[in-house]
Amino acid sequence: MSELPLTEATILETMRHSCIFPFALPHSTTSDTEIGGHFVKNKTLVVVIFWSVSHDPEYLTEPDVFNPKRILNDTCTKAELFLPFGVGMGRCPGEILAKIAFLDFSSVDGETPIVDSKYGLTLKPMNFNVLVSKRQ
Ligand code: HEM
Repeated sequence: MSELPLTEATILETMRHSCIFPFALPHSTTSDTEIGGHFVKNKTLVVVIFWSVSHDPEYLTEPDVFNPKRILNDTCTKAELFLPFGVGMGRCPGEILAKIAFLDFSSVDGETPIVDSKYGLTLKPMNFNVLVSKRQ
């Protein structure tokens, strides 16, 4: 077994590469508002496309390349492009629980995890082996 301890930051970066939910649950505005300089009427359906936000070539160099150090190297400014748990009042209430999950994941010697996904309502990982152990 090769040692590949996944810190919270690398777990988050892995999700940035292949977010589980490519888009948020549908939300609605509760008043006339402005988003990114665009006027949005009250009671408008709003859906954030996480995949697009986290793969924007305008802000990220080689957005499709798996680079676990991307966020770590850049004083977290790119973390704003990374919204696996959603954003605002409707964001995931399980975020803290998910981040403190009591499991460690390690790669298997000689195997490279496949970081592509099958597309659907959620992004499903391709089949590959991974070692899971209880966190010490
Ligand atoms: C890696 C783990 C997880 C990821 C990536 C994740 C991601 C998300 C995302 C993207 C949403 C939609 C947010 C939005 O529409 O803006 C969501 C909603 C939600 N998540 Fe999670 N989640 C995770 C784990 C969990 C866990 C562990 C729980 C509960 C223990 C949980 C409970 C919920 C609930 C109840 C909602 C619906 C919230 C609402 O609509 O008010 N999630 N999650």
